[in-house]
Amino acid sequence: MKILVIGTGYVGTTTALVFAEMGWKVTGLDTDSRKLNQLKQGILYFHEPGLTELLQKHNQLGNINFTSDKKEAIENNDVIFICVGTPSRADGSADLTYVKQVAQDIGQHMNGYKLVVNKSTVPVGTQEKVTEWIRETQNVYPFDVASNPEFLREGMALEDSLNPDRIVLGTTNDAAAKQLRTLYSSMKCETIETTPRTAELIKYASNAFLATKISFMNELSRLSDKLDVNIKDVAEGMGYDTRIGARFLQAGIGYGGSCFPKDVAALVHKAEEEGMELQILKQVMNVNETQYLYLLDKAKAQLGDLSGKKVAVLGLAFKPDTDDIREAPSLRLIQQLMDHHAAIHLFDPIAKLPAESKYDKVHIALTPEEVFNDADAVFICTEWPIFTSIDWMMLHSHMKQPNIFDGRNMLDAQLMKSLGYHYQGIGYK
Ligand SMILES: NC(=O)C1=CN([C@@H]2O[C@H](COP(=O)(O)OP(=O)(O)OC[C@H]3O[C@@H](n4cnc5c(N)ncnc54)[C@H](O)[C@@H]3O)[C@@H](O)[C@H]2O)C=CC1
Ligand SMILES: O=C(O)[C@H]1O[C@H](OP(=O)(O)OP(=O)(O)OC[C@H]2O[C@@H](n3ccc(=O)[nH]c3=O)[C@H](O)[C@@H]2O)[C@H](O)[C@@H](O)[C@@H]1O
Repeated sequence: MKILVIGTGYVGTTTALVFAEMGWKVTGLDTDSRKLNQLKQGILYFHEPGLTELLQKHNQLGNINFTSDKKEAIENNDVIFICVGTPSRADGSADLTYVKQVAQDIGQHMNGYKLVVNKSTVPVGTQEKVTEWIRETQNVYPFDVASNPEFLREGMALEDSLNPDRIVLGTTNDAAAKQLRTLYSSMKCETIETTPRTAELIKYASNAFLATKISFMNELSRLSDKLDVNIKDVAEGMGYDTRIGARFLQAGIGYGGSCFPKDVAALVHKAEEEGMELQILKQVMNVNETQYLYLLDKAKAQLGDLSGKKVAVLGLAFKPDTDDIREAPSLRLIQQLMDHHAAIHLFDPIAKLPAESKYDKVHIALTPEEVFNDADAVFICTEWPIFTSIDWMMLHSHMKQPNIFDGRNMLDAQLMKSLGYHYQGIGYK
C-alpha cells in the first residue's frame, strides 16, 4: 500500500514520518511550497523533538517524498490521509473549508479505488460530508471514507505516535477496516473499531475531558488560595486514585494550543446545533478564559498600578518543547500587560512573538537572566525546564522588586521565599 498524506503540517508531517518508520512508502502533499521545500531538504520547519532525525533518515532512504502535484499524488497512492487544519470559526464551529477542498481534489483526480482516511479533528457527521463531497465531484470510481482521529501531543509527537494508548478506526465496512488494520499492524496497542460518527466523537470527548480536568483543577486552585491549601498536594492526593489518574491535574494559567480551545468550542457549538447546551464545557471554557486574569489580579494586588512597571515574562510557547504559540495564555497575559502600559521583557528558548507591530515595544531577551535587570515582577507562563536551573539566588539582587508570579507552579515556593522572593503561584505559595 502506498500512502498519501494531505497536509504536511504538524500532524501530517508526523503521520507521514511514522508511516515511513513502519516501513510504508509515503508521499506528503501540501499547498504550501515553502514548507515542502524545507521538508525536502530535511529541514523540519517547526520544533518537535526527534522528528528531524526521522525526516533526514527517510528522505535519504527514499521512503518519503514531498510534492504539491495533487493529480500525480492522488493518482499514484492507494490510501489517502487527510491531515489539514480545521480551525475555529468566529462562532466556535469547526471550519471545514480545507477538508472540503481536499475531498474535492481527491474526487477530481482519483483514477481507481481509494481509501480516504480522515485524521483531522472534525465534527460528528464529517465522514458523511466528505463522502458526499467526493461523490459530487465524481461518481465513477469506488471509494471508502474512514475516520482515524489523532491523539498525539505536541512536544511528544513522535513518542505518542509510535506508542499510542489506542488507535481508533471508524469505518463503514469490513474491507476498509481490514486495510487500516494492516496499515497499523506493527502497533502494539488497543485498536477500537467503530463507526465513523463514534470515532469523531471519541476525539472531541477525549480533548474536552482533558480540558475539563484542567479547568476543574484551575477553579479549585482559586479556592485553595482562599483556604490556604496547596493545590499541588491536592492533585497528588487525588492522582493516586487510579480512577482519577495523576495526569492533567496541574493547575496553572490555563490551557492553550491549537486544539483544546478550538475543540471544546466546536463540541459546544455542535451540541447547540442539536438544540443542546453543554453546560459543563461552557464553564470549562469560562474558567480557562479567566484564569490568566486571576494571575494578573495577584500581580495588581501586589504591585498596584502596572503602568511603567518593568515586567519580565518567562515563556511564550503554550507548553514546553514546542515553538507553537497558538492560543498560548502568555499572549493574552502580554496583551493585558500592554494594555496596562507595563514595559515587557520576554524570554522563550525557541518560541517567537508574531511579527505584528503591536508587539514592537516588547523587548525580546536572548537569555533568561537578561529579563531580571530592574524588573518589578517575573511572570512564568511556560514551564521550560531551564527556568528551574537559572541562578535565582544571584538574580534576586538584579530585580527592583523581587516578585514572582508563577503561572505554572513550577518553582519551589519554599526555596524562592527563602531566597527573599515574594512568590505566588496559582493555588500554591
Ligand atoms: N497539532 C496537534 O498537535 C494536533 C492536531 N490535530 C488535528 O489535526 C489537524 C491538523 O492540525 P495541524 O497539523 O496542527 O495543522 P497545521 O495547520 O499545522 O497543518 C495543516 C496543513 O494543511 C495544509 N493544507 C491546507 N489546505 C490544504 C489543501 N487543500 N491541500 C493540501 N494541503 C493543505 C496547510 O498548508 C498546512 O501545512 C487539525 O484538525 C487538528 O485539530 C489532532 C491531534 C494533534
Ligand atoms: O488534539 C490535539 O491537538 C491534541 O491536544 C492535546 O495535546 P497538546 O495541545 O499538544 O498539548 P497538551 O499536553 O495536552 O497541553 C495542552 C494545554 O494544557 C495545559 N495543561 C496540560 C496539563 C495540565 O495538567 N495542565 C495544563 O494546564 C498545557 O500547558 C497546554 O497549554 C492532547 O493532549 C492530545 O491528546 C491531542 O491529540
